[in-house]
This record gives sequence, structure tokens and C-alpha cells, in this order.
Amino acid sequence: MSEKKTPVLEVKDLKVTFGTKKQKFTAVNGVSFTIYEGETFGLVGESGSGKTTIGRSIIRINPTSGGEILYKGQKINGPIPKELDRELTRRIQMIFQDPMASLNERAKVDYIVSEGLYNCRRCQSEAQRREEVDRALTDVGLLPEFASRFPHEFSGGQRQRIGIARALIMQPDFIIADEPISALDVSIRAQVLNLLSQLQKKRGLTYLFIAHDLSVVRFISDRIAVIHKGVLVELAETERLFAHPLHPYTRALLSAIPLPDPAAEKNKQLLVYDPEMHDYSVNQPIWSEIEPGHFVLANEPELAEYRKILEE
Ligand SMILES: Nc1ncnc2c1ncn2[C@@H]1O[C@H](COP(=O)(O)OP(=O)(O)OP(=O)(O)O)[C@@H](O)[C@H]1O
Repeated sequence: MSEKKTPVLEVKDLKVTFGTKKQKFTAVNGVSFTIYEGETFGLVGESGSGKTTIGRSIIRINPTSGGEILYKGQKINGPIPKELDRELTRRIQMIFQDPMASLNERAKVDYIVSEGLYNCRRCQSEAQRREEVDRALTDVGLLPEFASRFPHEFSGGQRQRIGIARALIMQPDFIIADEPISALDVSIRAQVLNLLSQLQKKRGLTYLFIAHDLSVVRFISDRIAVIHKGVLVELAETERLFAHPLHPYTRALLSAIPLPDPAAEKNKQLLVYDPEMHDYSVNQPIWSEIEPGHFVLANEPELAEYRKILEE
């Protein structure tokens, strides 16, 4: 990461709800983070914690219910001008989890990889388009002649490379990789992770890397945010988070011990005396920066406890 940090993506108090007015479900609840140029920002949490929903909100597939998403300082959630919409479709790309499901079986690789170019009208000629397909395939370690084949002719790892080529051809600067290796054979996972790292260096890309597997996120991420039931519970530089996990959910994830019982968690809100109100109030946890760059969701007594841990 560069010394001077330039924000690429800012998520501020993001809220995403699904369902009807009568039966609402909040999948993402007040999430905030900033991703800086050239870094890999890992987002971890169990299945159903809201990771993909955040990714889909950034690429504007999911409407947001509250908060803001800024790309290079410009608000991109809610209604935006057509020009900006076209620009974002190019600049922010997503790599999906299942390379078996995410490629159109009936289309040739040539079409799959370059489909986005038709929409953004970036290529002026057929020869230019072909050249770009060749370059994208070569960049992900595939042969240009693979362009005339169909997805079923490839292995899982090769198909994921095709998915990466499809993203790269748009010349993005920000890529959301949503569990990009979890559907792959264990033996080829490292190759795909290394490819993503190499591409990042070569092209100066910024990544949001979504996964539930902590060892994978640790390998690739500069910083990691932990999400639990739609709420960020901790965020820190990777090695800091592994050395000093503070939130019980982060600790549980890291040590692979059974996760806290949700009912017990609910009862953990503490009653504290509020001298102004002359009453006891529920002490709600808040998102606090406990040391530079290390954020944790905690109430006052918990924060005091965590400070002690850090001083030890
Ligand atoms: N379109 C939708 N309509 C209703 N509920 C949804 C929708 N999309 C997601 N959800 C719900 O929102 C919650 C968060 O889902 P999300 O896919 O973001 O989780 P995740 O952390 O990415 O999980 P996974 O790793 O399994 O993909 C889940 O309870 C899911 O069922």
C-alpha cells in the first residue's frame, strides 16, 4: 500500500433491507468502512452475514435503504447520471463465487469475455475487440485460441480465469471478488489467489475480497473487516487483527470455537446508570476506534476490558 492513502470506496452507515413494509429484514445494518487505493480489503463473516449484499450494493444490483456509498468521492447509490452509471459499470467489476454457474454455457469464451465492451462501446473495431480479448486471456494465463471454445471445455480453475478475464477487459480499478476460490479444487486455489495478487500489482487494482475462510483472507488482505448479522464488529490491519482480536465474534472465528449463542448475545447489553437521566439505560455498543486503525463494536465496559487486553 502507498504511504499516502487515497480513498477509492467509502461506505457510510449503509443499510439494506429486504421484504415488504410489514415484514422487513435488515441484511446490512449501519456498516461503514473505507477502502484505499491499491489495497485488498477483506470482508469476512459466516454465511448469511451480509457480505454479498454489500458487494451487490456497491455494483448497484441491490438498492440501498440508507447510508451512502462513495466511489472516488462521488455518491453512487440511489439515482445517478447516466454517464456516471456507464463509467461505474466499467470501473467496478465483480468476480463471482461459482465459475460453473457464472459463465453462459451457450456462448463462446470470446463473447463471454468481451460482452461488457459492447455495452460500454469502448472498442471501435472488431480487430481491436479481438486484440483486447487476446490480451485479457493472456493476462490470466490462458491461451488466446481458447476464445473459440465453450465454457464446458474448461476446468473449474480455468473457468474462474475466464471470469477474471471478463472483469479485466473492462480495465477496472476496483474489483469485488466474492468468494472467488471457495468453489474451486483445493489444489488450484493458491494459483488463483496468486494470479489475483499479481494482477493487482501489475494493474494497480484495489480489491474488496469477500470470504468466509479466514486463512484465505489473511493471505491476501491488507486489512480485514469482520461482519456478523449485518453489522461490522471489528476492523483492523490483518496482522493486528490476528494478534489482538477483541470482539468475541472475531475471537470465535479465529479460534474456530463454537460461535456465541445469539440469544445469549442479545442479553449481553449491559444496564448502566445514566446520571443525566437519573436512570439505568441499556448501554448500546458503538463502533469505536480503540487504537489507530483498529475499530471494534463495543459498549463502555467492554471497551475498558479491551483496552486492558491491548495494554498487556
Ligand atoms: N434478494 C434478497 N431478498 C431477501 N433476502 C435476501 C436477498 N438477498 C440476500 N438476502 C438475505 O440477506 C442475508 C444476507 O445475505 P448475503 O448473501 O449477503 O450473505 P453472505 O454473508 O454473503 O452469505 P453467503 O456467504 O452464504 O453468500 C441472508 O439472510 C439472505 O437470506
